[in-house]
Amino acid sequence: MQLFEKVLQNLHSGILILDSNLTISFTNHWLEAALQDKNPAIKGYSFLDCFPHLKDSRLHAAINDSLKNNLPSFLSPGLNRYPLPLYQGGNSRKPMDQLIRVSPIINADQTYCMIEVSDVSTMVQRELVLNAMTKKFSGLALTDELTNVANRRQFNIMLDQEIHYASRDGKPLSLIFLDIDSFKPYNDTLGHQSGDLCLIQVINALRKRLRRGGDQLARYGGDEFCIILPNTSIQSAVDTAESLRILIQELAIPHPDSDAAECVTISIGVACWNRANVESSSSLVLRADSALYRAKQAGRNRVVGHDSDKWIKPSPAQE
Ligand SMILES: Nc1nc2c(ncn2[C@@H]2O[C@H](COP(=O)(O)OP(=O)(O)OP(=O)(O)O)[C@@H](O)[C@H]2O)c(=O)[nH]1
Repeated sequence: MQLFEKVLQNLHSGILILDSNLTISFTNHWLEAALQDKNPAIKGYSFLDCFPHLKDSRLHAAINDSLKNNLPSFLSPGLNRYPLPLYQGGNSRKPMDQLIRVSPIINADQTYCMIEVSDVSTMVQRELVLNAMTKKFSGLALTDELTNVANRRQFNIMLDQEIHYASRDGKPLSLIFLDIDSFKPYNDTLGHQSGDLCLIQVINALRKRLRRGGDQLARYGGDEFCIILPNTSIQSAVDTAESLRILIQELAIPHPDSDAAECVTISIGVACWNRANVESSSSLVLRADSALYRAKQAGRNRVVGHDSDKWIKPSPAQE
């Protein structure tokens, strides 16, 4: 018995033994050190008087299960991070993440309950850091580095999701494709860095204007961007596109070598998801892109919409 007690005393985990009245009959050195303030006053006292916050807790239920039904249990740190008021090594006031095992001990006709506590703070911290990194990297994998909007991969995911919602809710869904006019000559004349700044300026302006929560802006590639407009009919999307076209023109970013104007302008193609045909996302993208191509062919710095084999122009008030 003495040897058993010696072993428990010197373990690198905490041991606390309760009798059937929930009186603390044993604590080892490790636990006493980790208790800091409470040490050494708990031995011989009621567990619930020492730790009143644990009444009716998961740990309390596990202790009752152990004493009354001889059932062992584990309390994982995921659900119960700091059940006992224990602190990490030395005089640190950092609470300790705990993995707790509760086991019944039957000695002659007496039942005891042994609570074994392991310090898993390092493991939990490492997991938190890994989770944060995973979140960060998955965010990076879905975001365009230059403009900070969703990239094409994220756009594909978002579009499929929005088509699903539009189909479920019976609401229209429109898609805008836009492209900076004569951007190659802009880069060639003013340099690639100025081109980058121009892209950022255009995207920031669009982002500010799109105030509806559900609208989603993404970079499709190069100087081509797209906007998903949930719950928006084709005409309303074409009119929104026209207001965006005017907005970019009014930024008045000088463009010394554009075919369309003396400043930076955009051409825009718009298409609305065809519910009747249960249109695929790739077909919707193709139609928005064809509308954009038509806007370029018609002279740039303009909006063209496509719906059920019809080409759509902005409403007269918008033009
Ligand atoms: N600065 C900069 N340029 C880019 C970036 N991505 C693509 N480009 C350039 O954007 C230009 C896109 O040109 P295009 O869209 O093919 O043609 P365009 O001159 O804009 O002509 P239109 O679209 O017909 O008006 C290319 O010269 C690309 O090199 C980028 O991240 N930064």
